[in-house]
Amino acid sequence: MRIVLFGYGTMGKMIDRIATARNHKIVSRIDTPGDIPPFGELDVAIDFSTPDSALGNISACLENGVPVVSGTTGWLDGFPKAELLCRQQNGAFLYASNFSLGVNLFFELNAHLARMMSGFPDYAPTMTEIHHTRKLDAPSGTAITLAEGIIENSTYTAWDSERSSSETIPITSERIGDTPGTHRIAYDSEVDRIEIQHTAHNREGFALGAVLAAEWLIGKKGVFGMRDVLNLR
Ligand SMILES: NC(=O)c1ccc[n+]([C@@H]2O[C@H](COP(=O)([O-])OP(=O)(O)OC[C@H]3O[C@@H](n4cnc5c(N)ncnc54)[C@H](O)[C@@H]3O)[C@@H](O)[C@H]2O)c1
Ligand SMILES: O=C(O)C1=N[C@H](C(=O)O)CCC1
Repeated sequence: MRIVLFGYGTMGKMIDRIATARNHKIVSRIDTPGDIPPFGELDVAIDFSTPDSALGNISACLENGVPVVSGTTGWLDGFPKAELLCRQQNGAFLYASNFSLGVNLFFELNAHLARMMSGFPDYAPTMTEIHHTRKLDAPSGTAITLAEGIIENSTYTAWDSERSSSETIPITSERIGDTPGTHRIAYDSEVDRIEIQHTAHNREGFALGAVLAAEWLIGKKGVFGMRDVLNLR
């Protein structure tokens, strides 16, 4: 595949290495606002940029008929616009808050646990996410997806940085050193705690997942997520 990378920071560089090892060609590396890749020479775009720039990058790809994979977090207010543009352009767009296989399996476990716990109101969920100190957004995109998974499968209706009501899931964000990404969900009662945790040992799983998603997206039309790639439906 001929790939453009939007964002050439920690993730962009790792994706470059993994995509090249899988015999793909990185045609263009965009790391500055306003730079425009040679859209006509591309098969797919991969965006790991910043919360402020993701929607613009994704829109430019869709307007130029280039399928686009995005892993950028912290821009989800703009997601409906990207979704609408993709459908209007009959394009292809794939977003995931987390591309690692382990986290996507963890999403399924979280939904199953939420369903099970919904019958036991003595237990209340809390979430903790830990990332590196360079991270621009909080809570993490992964934590938001996990909270949505609980909301879909319980009587909880919202998430927040604190327990603002009995129907709210509190998310605590910690920023420590170079932590690649840790997510913990705990259900506490008066007498005990049940908890599940995913710990990324490094960022390789995120980068490989994004390349696999880009390979999968070629030839498709519509708006997709990692559940489609991994056939988890
Ligand atoms: N979905 C996942 O699996 C996953 C995994 C890791 C990181 N992320 C997310 O990916 C994003 C990037 O993470 P990172 O650690 O590589 O960050 P980073 O800060 O190392 O890299 C971001 C890069 O984007 C560049 N940039 C700024 N404006 C731009 C623009 N308009 N167009 C293109 N590039 C621009 C910056 O110069 C920077 O080099 C973050 O939102 C992060 O949360 C997602
Ligand atoms: O390093 C980051 O930044 C990460 N961002 C994603 C998120 O916000 O969930 C995925 C994990 C790493």
